[in-house]
Amino acid sequence: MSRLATLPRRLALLRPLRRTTCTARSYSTVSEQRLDNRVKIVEVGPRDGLQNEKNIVPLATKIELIERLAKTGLQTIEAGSFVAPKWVPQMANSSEILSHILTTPPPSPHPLTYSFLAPNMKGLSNAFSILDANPSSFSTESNPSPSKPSLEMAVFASATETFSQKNLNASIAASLETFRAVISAAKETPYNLRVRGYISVVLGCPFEGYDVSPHRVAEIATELLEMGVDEIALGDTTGMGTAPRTKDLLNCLRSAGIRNEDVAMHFHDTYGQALVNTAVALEHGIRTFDASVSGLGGCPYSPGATGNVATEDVVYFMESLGMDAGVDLDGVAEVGEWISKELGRGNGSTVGRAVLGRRKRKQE
Ligand SMILES: CC(C)(COP(=O)([O-])OP(=O)([O-])OC[C@H]1O[C@@H](n2cnc3c(N)ncnc32)[C@H](O)[C@@H]1OP(=O)([O-])[O-])[C@@H](O)C(=O)NCCC(=O)NCCSC(=O)C[C@@](C)(O)CC(=O)[O-]
Repeated sequence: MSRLATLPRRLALLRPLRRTTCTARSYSTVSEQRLDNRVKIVEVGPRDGLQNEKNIVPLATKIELIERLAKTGLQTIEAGSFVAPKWVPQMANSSEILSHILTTPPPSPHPLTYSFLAPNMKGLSNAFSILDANPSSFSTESNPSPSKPSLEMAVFASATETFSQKNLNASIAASLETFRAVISAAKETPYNLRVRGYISVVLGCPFEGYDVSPHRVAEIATELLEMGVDEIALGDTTGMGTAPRTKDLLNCLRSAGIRNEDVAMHFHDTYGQALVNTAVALEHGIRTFDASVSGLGGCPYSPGATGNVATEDVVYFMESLGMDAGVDLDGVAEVGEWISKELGRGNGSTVGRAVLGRRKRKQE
């Protein structure tokens, strides 16, 4: 029997972790709550996964990737990034991707949400120009329609000053002021868009090391929530997060009054800790997790960081715990193999390789 399969349903083994320096206001473990077995996986492969690829991926391949992913049951897909092309050339055709999404029939019968990064008003205006050209082709809070895609914009702050300068050419405070305008404009009528607020390097910084204050992360998260973001995505950009430090961070956020339902975890698997940290976050009560098909990715501003935790690995892990991600594991494994071949690289998902290997053996 695999080690995963022997994990107790309610993750009781993870209980004895180092205590946080913050005083938790109202801590109760998952085993004390009624376990909600639904989890949401945010597929970030088409954006975070591809942004670091050296060779420009053809637009048709990006669109095919998004559509194949949507057909596996994934309902939230990060599809592009309205950033300066001279900084991240791979994302330069995000306008075309958004335009395609709004002008073609949805690839899946499920309601779909597509997310795009926008670090400033210039990026948001570029997105708005596509929306203005297709005003009735997306679902809004004031005009909801399950047959039309919903859209989300994402701003991205950093937990350390050095990473903020490298990633955004701005201090944390200056970037937050820019985001205030972006968040408010995105939420205004007629767009009424959902907004996600990333915080990068929350568990380790490529420039400042492990010295990232969970209190500072809680302060930035609080500020973003007060500005109106619908969700905070905590980015372990470097994959330096460990189980105890993940626990400390989440306890600190809870002490600051931040609700689990407003938090998503965004783990990279550089040190192989992503699923352990995912288990800690599940135990804490988090139910939204970012992942990238085939473990694609890396961050252009985090030298040496490898990809996001693979979607296939997260889906398999959730299934082994009796959690429901609503994603077809075989289907997503096929997409992982397909995109790996398209990019001329090995499949980065251990589960994807195992699922496809097992299927091949059965066919022989
Ligand atoms: C924020 C800026 C633009 C500031 O960059 P800057 O150079 O300081 O900006 P600027 O205002 O001086 O503008 C410079 C040029 O860029 C243009 N420009 C300015 N803004 C835009 C825009 N939005 N779209 C298109 N063009 C833009 C602007 O018009 C101008 O053009 P020029 O006059 O030279 O021809 C830049 O730093 C940038 O684009 N950075 C992008 C960083 C990035 O994309 N990082 C990766 C995403 S974050 C991430 O991956 C982490 C995450 C989210 O996954 C979570 C995790 O794992 O931690």
